[in-house]
Amino acid sequence: MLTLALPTGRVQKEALQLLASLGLPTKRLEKAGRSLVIDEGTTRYLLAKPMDVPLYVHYGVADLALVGSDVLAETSPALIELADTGQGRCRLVVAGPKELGRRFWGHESAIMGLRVATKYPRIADGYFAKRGVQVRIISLNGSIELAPLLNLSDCILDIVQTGTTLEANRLVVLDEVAPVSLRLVASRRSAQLRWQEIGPLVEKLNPSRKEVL
Ligand SMILES: Nc1ncnc2c1ncn2[C@@H]1O[C@H](COP(=O)(O)OP(=O)(O)OP(=O)(O)O)[C@@H](O)[C@H]1O
Ligand SMILES: O=P(O)(O)OC[C@H]1O[C@H](OP(=O)(O)OP(=O)(O)O)[C@H](O)[C@@H]1O
Repeated sequence: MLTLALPTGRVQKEALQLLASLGLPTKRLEKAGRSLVIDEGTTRYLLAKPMDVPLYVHYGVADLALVGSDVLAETSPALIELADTGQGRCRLVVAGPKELGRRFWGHESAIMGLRVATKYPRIADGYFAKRGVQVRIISLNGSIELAPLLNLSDCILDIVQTGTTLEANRLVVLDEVAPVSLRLVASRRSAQLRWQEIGPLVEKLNPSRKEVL
């Protein structure tokens, strides 16, 4: 049985459509309800929180996973990225009040100690370290846009898709950090042991990749 870990939440539907387009069974998955393990004959799906998805592959309970590149960048698991599915597209950005723009792009010393609210502390730390700036990271689990509104932070590092949330909270994009999309990943062990089953899926997503690295 091939086991795939999938993220719950907003990309679940796109992930399901993608699996169906790859020819994998999704009949029971479509009606999963509150079930977290769904068996579809030779395929088993595990439904997990997006940030936890890489863990299931890392610990060997799942052979494969669909996971956002934002999550991979934040959690840095030792997994093989087999394909960019092109789904779940959004962007990681630094955003803040428009007035911060001049200071943000001014001399580095002007943003030393900046307070950055985010669900992605490692990515935020890396982004500012690259600019040679030490900042104060405020780790939140959601509704990140609240932080600058309440003066809990100066800016945020978060995901933007349509821009509606930023606009509704009077924030603007200050810098692009990275584009995000849903990736197909596997552990090295699974990719080697189960390549007969995994290979055809990878070829469908990425016809130029025929062998496991
Ligand atoms: N507009 C978007 N906003 C947030 N995440 C998006 C968006 N578009 C695609 N994604 C992908 O979906 C994943 C997050 O999904 P979701 O927002 O449901 O997770 P979550 O907020 O961690 O979970 P929960 O809502 O259950 O707390 C991201 O890791 C990203 O890869
Ligand atoms: O650009 P938009 O299309 O408005 O989407 C971006 C918003 O979506 C995400 O939040 P989500 O809905 O996942 O809720 P959260 O704040 O609980 O993470 C993200 O953190 C932004 O707040």
